[in-house]
Amino acid sequence: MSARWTTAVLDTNVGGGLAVVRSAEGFMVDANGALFPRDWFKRQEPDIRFEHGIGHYDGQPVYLIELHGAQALPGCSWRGLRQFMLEGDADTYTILGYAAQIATWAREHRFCGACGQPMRQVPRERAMHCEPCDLRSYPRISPSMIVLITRGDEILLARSPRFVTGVYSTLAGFAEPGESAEDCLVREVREEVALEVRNIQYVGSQCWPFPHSMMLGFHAEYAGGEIVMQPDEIEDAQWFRVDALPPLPAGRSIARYLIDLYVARYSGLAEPVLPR
Ligand SMILES: NC(=O)c1ccc[n+]([C@@H]2O[C@H](COP(=O)([O-])OP(=O)(O)OC[C@H]3O[C@@H](n4cnc5c(N)ncnc54)[C@H](O)[C@@H]3O)[C@@H](O)[C@H]2O)c1
Ligand SMILES: [Mg+2]
Ligand SMILES: [Zn+2]
Repeated sequence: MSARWTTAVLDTNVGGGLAVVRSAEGFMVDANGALFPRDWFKRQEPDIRFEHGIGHYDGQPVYLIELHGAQALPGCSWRGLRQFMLEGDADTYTILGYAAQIATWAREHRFCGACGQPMRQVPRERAMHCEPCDLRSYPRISPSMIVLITRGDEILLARSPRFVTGVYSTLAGFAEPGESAEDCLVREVREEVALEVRNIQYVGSQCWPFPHSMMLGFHAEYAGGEIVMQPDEIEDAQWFRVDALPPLPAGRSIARYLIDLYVARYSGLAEPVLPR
C-alpha cells in the first residue's frame, strides 16, 4: 500500500476510471506508463477475458482488465511484472503486483474445485462463488519464510539453480500445513543446508507477487552443523564475510533488505528501509 493507492472491490458495470491491462505477456504499457483511461481502452474493442475493480489511485477508480491474448495496440507493448519490480516506480509496482495476484486467482478459480461448475464473481466482495455448493474462493496467499543466518562477521547465502547467474540470496521456503513460522524456518534451513539455528527474530514482511507469496522475514544465528546442500534446490551455499559479498538479489526484495540491514548494523551504518 502507499498513501496514493488503496484496494477496493468496485462495480465493473460503472464506467470511467483507469485500467491496467494484462495478458500472458505481462502488462500493457505506452509512453505514459501502465495506467490507461478505461473507457478509451474499451473502445479499442479488446478481447476481454474478465474484469475486476481493484482500488483507487489518487482517488481515481482502477480496474484490472485481463485479455484473452496479447493483442497489440499502436504505440503499446507488453512488460512483465518483474521488470516493473526492477525498474518501475514504487506505486506502479504496488498496483500491478496486486493486479497480477487478482488476475492469477481469477484465472485459476473460474470453476468450482468441488463440483467443477463455473463460478461467479461475488458483487462487493473479492470472492468467486459456486451456487450449488455455496463455496467461496478467495485470492490465494502463500506464507513463505525467509531468513538471514549469521555467524559474527559472516552471513550464509545460497544459490538456487533458478537464480540469475552469480547471485546469492538468503534461504526461503513455503510454510506447510501444521507449521508455525518458526517451525517452517527451522525445517527449511535443515532441508536446504542441514544447519541448526538459534535466536530466531522476526524482522518484517513483504508481499511477493510471484505469484502470491507473503514473505515473513527473519534473522537467526548459526547454532551448529556443517553445510550439506539439498540436491536440485541448492546449487551452492557458502559463508560470506560482510565485507566480501557476492552479487546480491534486487534492491526491492526482502532478501536484500535482510542482508543490507545486518551489514548496516554490523558496520555501524545507517539502516535501510524495508521496501513494501
Ligand atoms: N522477496 C524475496 O526477497 C524472496 C527471496 C527468495 C525467495 N522468495 C520467494 O519465496 C518463495 C519460497 O521460496 P522457495 O522457492 O525457495 O521455496 P521452497 O524452498 O519451499 O521450494 C520451492 C518448492 O516448493 C513447492 N511449492 C511451490 N509453491 C508452493 C506453495 N504455494 N506452497 C507450498 N509449497 C510450494 C514446490 O515444490 C517448489 O518447487 C518463492 O515464491 C520465492 O519467489 C522471495
Ligand atoms: Mg527454498
Ligand atoms: Zn461447486
